[in-house]
Amino acid sequence: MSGLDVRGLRAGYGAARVLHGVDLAAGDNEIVVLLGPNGAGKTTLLRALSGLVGGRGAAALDGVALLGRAPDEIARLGVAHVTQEGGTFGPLTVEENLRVGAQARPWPRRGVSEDVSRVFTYFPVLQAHLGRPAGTLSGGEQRMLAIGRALMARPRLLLLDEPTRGLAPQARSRLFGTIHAINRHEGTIMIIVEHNVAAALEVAHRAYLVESGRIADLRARRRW
Ligand SMILES: Nc1ncnc2c1ncn2[C@@H]1O[C@H](COP(=O)(O)OP(=O)(O)OP(=O)(O)O)[C@@H](O)[C@H]1O
Repeated sequence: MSGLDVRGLRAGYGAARVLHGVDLAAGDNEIVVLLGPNGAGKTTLLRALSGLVGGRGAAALDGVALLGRAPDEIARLGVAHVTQEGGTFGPLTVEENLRVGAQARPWPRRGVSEDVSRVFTYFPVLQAHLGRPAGTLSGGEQRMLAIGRALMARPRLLLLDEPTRGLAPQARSRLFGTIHAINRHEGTIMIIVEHNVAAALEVAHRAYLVESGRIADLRARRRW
């Protein structure tokens, strides 16, 4: 099957079980939004998909199993994860951060400069700050850089954990507009954790509600 297919995913931290059998699907080029209260397990779900926490059950991207692999191996299978912390390298410049992002793909040396330019078409403000250390950018700019860096890996699946957290409404809708454009032009499947329901549903092809480690397909619910 092409796309992401998750069945009966269980994950947690040590003895603490957080996800209790999650089923989720993301078709080709789809944006999937995860909604739900604090502590529901949304971040843990993304972590399980990128290998940052161990998971049981099944998760496959384009038919290739993800669970049980190390994070770097999952990255090379085309999964990029932008965590809430972002993960940009503060002392490195904007351009250096982007070039580091290319290391996560199988042929890092090909087309790197073209890809840097491509990231700048989505986030022009980054081009304006090309030579600046990432640590001197604003919070919103660092968020854009983190997404840009993830794009450098040419991911098939991009996991975005609260990309608009802390942004003013205007900046939030601009970033969602850019995320939508990336999805349209790159064909990247996206799973986005978001607390602003209205903003999320504007870009989502599918939406799930995560509650206490269980999941409900909101689109299916609406049909009922
Ligand atoms: N590293 C960890 N060690 C132990 N427990 C953790 C760890 N990270 C998260 N948890 C717990 O797992 C549960 C789910 O957390 P998670 O961060 O996945 O929720 P979330 O839905 O993303 O919440 P939020 O919307 O607040 O970010 C919570 O009870 C949390 O305290």
